[in-house]
Amino acid sequence: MVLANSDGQLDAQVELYRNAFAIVKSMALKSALDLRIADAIDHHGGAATLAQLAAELTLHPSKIPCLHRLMRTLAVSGVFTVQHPAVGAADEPLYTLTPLSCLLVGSSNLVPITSMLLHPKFVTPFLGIGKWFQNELPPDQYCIFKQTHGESVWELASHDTAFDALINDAMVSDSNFIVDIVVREHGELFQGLSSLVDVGGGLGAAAQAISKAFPEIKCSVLDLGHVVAKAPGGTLVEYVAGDMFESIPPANAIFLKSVLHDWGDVECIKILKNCRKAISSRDTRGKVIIIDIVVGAGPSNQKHRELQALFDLYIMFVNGIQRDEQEWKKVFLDAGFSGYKIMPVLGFRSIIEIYP
Ligand SMILES: C[S@@+](CC[C@H](N)C(=O)[O-])C[C@H]1O[C@@H](n2cnc3c(N)ncnc32)[C@H](O)[C@@H]1O
Ligand SMILES: O=C1c2ccc(O)cc2O[C@@H](O)[C@@H]1c1ccc(O)cc1
Repeated sequence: MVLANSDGQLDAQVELYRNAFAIVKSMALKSALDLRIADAIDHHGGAATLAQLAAELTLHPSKIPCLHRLMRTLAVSGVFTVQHPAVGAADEPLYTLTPLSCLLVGSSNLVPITSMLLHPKFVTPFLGIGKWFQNELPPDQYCIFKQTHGESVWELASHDTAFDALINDAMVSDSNFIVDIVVREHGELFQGLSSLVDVGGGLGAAAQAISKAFPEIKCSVLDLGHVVAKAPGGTLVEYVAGDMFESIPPANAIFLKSVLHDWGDVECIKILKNCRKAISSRDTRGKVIIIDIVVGAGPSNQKHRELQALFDLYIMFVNGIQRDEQEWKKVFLDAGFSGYKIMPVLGFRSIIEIYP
């Protein structure tokens, strides 16, 4: 007879190992990106056997017998599905795309942002979180990225061209994905605007999508000199090199996507005070549009709550923070804004409008 107590212990061990092996699951996903397995399945019309995948992926012949182990892991993780033939049939199992792996194929895919999240430069700092908690230096002087790499993410990006490109291209893919949804489904945000500045807008993917959907809005991007220097030419978007902590060009609206969550309250208040000046220097009172996480907002299921918590721990690599509504409200009021509206319509992220 099996004792209830050891049943509980054995179930607990399964949970313990599932959490510990989460890194193996992440690395299986990384290998799927590196090998472009989703593209290979897509090339085969959305369904491929192991033999077809092996031929398409240019694997070393000695490794082909191991491919089914990777594909089985990716299938139990929900990256692909596997359809087994009926018992006795001669056919081989077929691997097909899932909604998740559909995001890894096509022109506007999420491969660059996912590859950044799984890049060694971003993964290794998390091996030292425990050590970071014991270090005497305060967070604003000592973040987990600096603990591992000896300099902050911004310092490394300013002199390492390949690392800078990894970040900028990753953020372009994230912006293409989410801003496409914003202009398609929440276009009312931009109605009546004649100018917009995307502050910390990187290579300008968001500004370009907004400019394309609303050609009457004069869109600009403000970012650091070394980023703006790599911006694409030949678009209607104007690129301005500058520092958001110093000043922000005047406009009807300021757009801030994935910027404020990188900074502590003191820095956010400085940025937002400059935004307030920028939208108040015209006849009409403008607004600030923010795309970021509001912890606790959006679908209240376990998966969304877990992702918001994980993202909050993850963003510690830059000393950033994911804020709940009360934390955002304090920052907005301290920066001199009088009102705000949270729209939890972007999955784990929200759109926030703030008004002077
Ligand atoms: C995480 S990225 C977000 C990029 C873009 N908003 C997006 O979501 O795709 C943060 C951006 O802030 C820019 N940035 C950092 N410090 C800045 C500063 N002092 N002034 C202007 N931009 C800055 C970075 O260069 C980078 O492009
Ligand atoms: O890593 C970052 C990230 C990842 C995924 C996403 O959907 C949004 C994100 O926002 C960025 O702010 C964040 C980040 C990336 C690079 C960097 O130098 C600082 C922060």
